[in-house]
Amino acid sequence: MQTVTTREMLRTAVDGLRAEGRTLALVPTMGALHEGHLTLVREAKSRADSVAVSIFVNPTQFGPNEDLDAYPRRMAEDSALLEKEGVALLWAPGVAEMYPDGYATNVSVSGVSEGLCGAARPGHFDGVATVVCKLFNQVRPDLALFGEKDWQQLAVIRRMAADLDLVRPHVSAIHGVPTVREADGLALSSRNQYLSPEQRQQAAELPQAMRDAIAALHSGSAVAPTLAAMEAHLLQAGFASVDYATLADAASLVPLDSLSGAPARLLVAARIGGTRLIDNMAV
Ligand SMILES: Nc1ncnc2c1ncn2[C@@H]1O[C@H](COP(=O)(O)OP(=O)(O)OP(=O)(O)O)[C@@H](O)[C@H]1O
Ligand SMILES: CC(C)(CO)[C@@H](O)C(=O)[O-]
Ligand code: BAL
Repeated sequence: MQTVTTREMLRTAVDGLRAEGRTLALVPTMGALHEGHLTLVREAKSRADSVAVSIFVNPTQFGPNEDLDAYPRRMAEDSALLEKEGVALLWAPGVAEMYPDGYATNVSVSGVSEGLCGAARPGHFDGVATVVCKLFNQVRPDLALFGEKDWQQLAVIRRMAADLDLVRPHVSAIHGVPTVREADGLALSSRNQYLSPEQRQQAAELPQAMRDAIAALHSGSAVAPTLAAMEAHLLQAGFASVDYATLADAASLVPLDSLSGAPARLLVAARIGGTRLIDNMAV
C-alpha cells in the first residue's frame, strides 16, 4: 500500500493505478477504522481493480462546540488494517494540504441538507459536501462508497455529485453500503468509543426503540404518537436528549406524517452524556 500526503504525490499514484483502463474505487473516511469501514473497503474491492481510502478528519464539518479535538486519530493502526485488506492507496493529507492559505470556496447543497442533522449541526453538510467534492476531484475514482449509517450524508453527496456534474467523468457511481451493527444492534461508529460501559449498554436501546417503532407503524399506529413513544423509551433508557426522531421519505428526506407506500426511513439522533449517536432504518 502506498501512503501519500500531498496532492502532487496523489496525482502520480492515481495516474499509476488508473493506467491501462484499470478502475479505482474511493472510500472516504475520518479514520479510527472499524468493521463498518472495512466492509466498505471489501465492497469496494469487489467492484474495482484497486481501492483508495482517504483518512482526513475534516475540520470544516465540525461545529465550534463539537468534538474535533477529541475525535480519535489512529493513523498507525488504521494503516495496518488497510494494508491487510489489500488497499492500494491511502490518501492522508494534513489540514494545510486540503485547505491551503487563501482557501475560500464552499459547496452548499440546499433542500436535502437542511433538516435532521443539518438543522442540529449548522454548516455540517457544507463541510461534508465541500470536502467530498474535493476528494472526488483529487482521486478521480470510478466509484465511491459510503455507509447508509449516515443516510442523510449519502443523500447530500448524491445530490451534490449530480448537480455539479461529477457523476461523469469523475465518479461514475456512488454506492451506499448497509449499516454494519454490533450483535446487540448498535450501529458501529467511531464515536461509540466515547461511551462508558454503562452508556454502551444503554446505547443498544436506540436500535431496539427504532425496531419497536417500526413494528408499531406496520401494525397501524399513527406516526406522531409512535415517534413520541420512541422518544420516551430513549429518555427512560438513560439518553440525555433526542435531537430528532423523524419518519421521512427515504430519498427526499421530507418528513412524513403517515405511511404512503413510498419507501420511508426512520431517522434518529440522540445523545448519551456528551456523545451524539445517529441511526436510521427502512420502514
Ligand atoms: N456501521 C457502519 N456501517 C456501514 N458504514 C459505516 C458505518 N459506520 C461508518 N460507516 C461509513 O464509513 C464512512 C466513514 O465514516 P466515518 O469515518 O465518519 O466513521 P463513523 O464511524 O461514521 O464515525 P462517526 O463516529 O464520526 O460517525 C462513511 O461513509 C460512513 O457512513
Ligand atoms: C464522508 C466524510 C469522510 C467526509 O469528511 C465523513 O463525513 C465521514 O467519514 O462520513
Ligand atoms: N460520519 C459522519 C461524520 C461526522 O459526524 O462528522
